[in-house]
Amino acid sequence: MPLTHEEFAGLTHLGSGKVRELFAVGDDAVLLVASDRISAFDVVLPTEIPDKGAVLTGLSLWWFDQLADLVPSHVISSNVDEYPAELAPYTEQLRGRSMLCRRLDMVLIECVARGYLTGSGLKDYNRSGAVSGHPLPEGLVDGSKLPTTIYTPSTKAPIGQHDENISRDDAAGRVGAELAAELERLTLQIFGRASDLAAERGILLADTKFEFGHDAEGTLRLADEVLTPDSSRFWPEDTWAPGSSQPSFDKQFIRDYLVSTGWDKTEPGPELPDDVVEATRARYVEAYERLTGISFKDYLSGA
Ligand SMILES: CCOC(=O)Cn1cc(-c2ncnc(N)c2C#N)cn1
Repeated sequence: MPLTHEEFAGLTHLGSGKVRELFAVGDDAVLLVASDRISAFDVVLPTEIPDKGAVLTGLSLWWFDQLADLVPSHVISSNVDEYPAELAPYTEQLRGRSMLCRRLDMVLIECVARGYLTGSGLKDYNRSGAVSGHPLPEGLVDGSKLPTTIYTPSTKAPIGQHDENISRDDAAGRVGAELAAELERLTLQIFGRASDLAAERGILLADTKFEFGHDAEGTLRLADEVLTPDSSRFWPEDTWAPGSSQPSFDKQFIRDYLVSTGWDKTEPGPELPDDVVEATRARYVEAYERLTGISFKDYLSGA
């Protein structure tokens, strides 16, 4: 099984996601590290995808820049050569795949925007004709474009569990009406900007999840990773066909391979053959280059 955070044994570990690690740096900063691990069907696979962590970090950094006129981010720096001295022993392990960020008081709501119907939203719709309280027209199917983008907040579930969709009123009850309204406004505004930009590049942004937090001055900042294929569903526009599960921009080769093995989707997943690893790496690099217009080689050499 690929390493989780043992390779950073000397750092103060704050938390892990399926494929990412969070460390404390001093009292007022955190380090977000993206690994090359990949999950499929909610299982972290034993084979890593080279450069996946760097692609997703590079994408987040690019999106934070694109969105800076709408909302400040939590990023302090991604230049490992300027990181605090305590990180020096890990410089090369962190290069290109890490972000030094302000330590925020996180808002305990996952801010989800949906432009298309799929996943838990589709289940909600098939059961009730609505998604998180948003009534929708009849006759929608998996992959349908929604009449308007909808905001469907959820609670932050512990790792390995699914976030629970909550109503906008419930969100207001948890964080206060004013902040809940600001989270919704920002989420929809950012999603609109990002989905337009992605669509211009032939990529449909079906849905995404944002996390926010307050800094020491009380400023609300966009946090975590943003608008990556791990935090969002990216679909190639040229294969979009509502009515069945849409091909994932980045994970379809892996999903097809895993289904072909008859794997029962329980831990541990099977190792991936080299051709699937290489094709998946190429898709991540393609996503980075199509969205940013920057060559991934240039990103890595500038990191
Ligand atoms: C690595 C797994 O993902 C998480 O742990 C999500 N998470 C992030 C924080 C956070 N906490 C304080 N300051 C921040 N800037 C952040 C951020 N981002 C907490 N959980």
